Amino acid sequence: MQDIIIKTRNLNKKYNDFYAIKDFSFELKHGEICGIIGKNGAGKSTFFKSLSGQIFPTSGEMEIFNKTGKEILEARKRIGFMIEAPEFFGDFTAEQNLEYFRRQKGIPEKNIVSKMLNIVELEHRSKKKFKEYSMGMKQRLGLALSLMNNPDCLILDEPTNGLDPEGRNDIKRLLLKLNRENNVTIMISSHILTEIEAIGSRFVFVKDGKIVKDLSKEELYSTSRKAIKFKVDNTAKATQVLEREFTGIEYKVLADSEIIIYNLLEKSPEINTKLASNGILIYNFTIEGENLEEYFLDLIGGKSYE
Ligand SMILES: Nc1ncnc2c1ncn2[C@@H]1O[C@H](COP(=O)(O)OP(=O)(O)OP(=O)(O)O)[C@@H](O)[C@H]1O
Repeated sequence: MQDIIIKTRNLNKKYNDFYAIKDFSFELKHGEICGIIGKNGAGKSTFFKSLSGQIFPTSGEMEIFNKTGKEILEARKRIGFMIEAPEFFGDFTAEQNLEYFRRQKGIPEKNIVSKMLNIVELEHRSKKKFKEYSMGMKQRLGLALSLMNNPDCLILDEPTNGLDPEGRNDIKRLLLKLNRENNVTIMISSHILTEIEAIGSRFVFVKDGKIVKDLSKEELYSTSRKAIKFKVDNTAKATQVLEREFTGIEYKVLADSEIIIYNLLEKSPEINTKLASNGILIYNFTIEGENLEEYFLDLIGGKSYE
């Protein structure tokens, strides 16, 4: 059986009559990289802050490493949290900042600072002042701080926010390395879905404070909707043929003369033949699953096809 790192049952956080999270029942299993996906205000940070102890849930149950009640305080130390941008000192170097937090956290091992800077690949920039750091370097230093306790689990709220593609890739690579080589379980929230798709093993979709879907990567790919996609030489003519020949067809014309058909998958050979027999040139006729971004937009953007 897989170890459960975090377990919540009907967790609620209410502000007056408003539920920031409602009936959150969730399990984080050892070894996972779990993506928490939701729009602004969906409740991701509220959930993370409830786990970190920054806020108190209104009701519900919570277990961390199988501990409840007061024992949670100790169990929490096995988790590295990065929830809001850490308050580093601008005039301190990376090394001085981490040294400050090492003392504050009472970590006796002095070389932990250089070890952490190494992991997040800031060792060559460790003498530079924090205020002179790029956004990506600041995020990496934040990650170094959350790793200082040698945690078994990392909980990161939008760690790639505001980063350029290179910075996002750096964080992604680091997280994968920590997960694979150091066995660190990771829970991460982000708006950048395609990134979670690349590294996540499980996806939890949150809408208006509720978990609306919780599924593994395999389940995601097998349940997400399939569609027919191809490119034509003449979209106007192609759509005329499609509408005339296939009643009830659901399609969209994409950029670059591509057409995507969301239903009638079983008729794909006929569609292909009909278009060709009407003199339309077809390129790259494929059947493909939606990626996570499309799935997410359908799920929380109002459309539903379950
Ligand atoms: N202290 C508070 N008082 C009242 N409402 C709050 C408070 N904190 C959060 N909320 C509300 O709870 C809801 C969930 O907020 P939360 O910060 O968890 O969302 P989020 O999914 O993390 O969004 P974002 O991606 O923007 O951080 C929002 O509607 C927010 O306005």
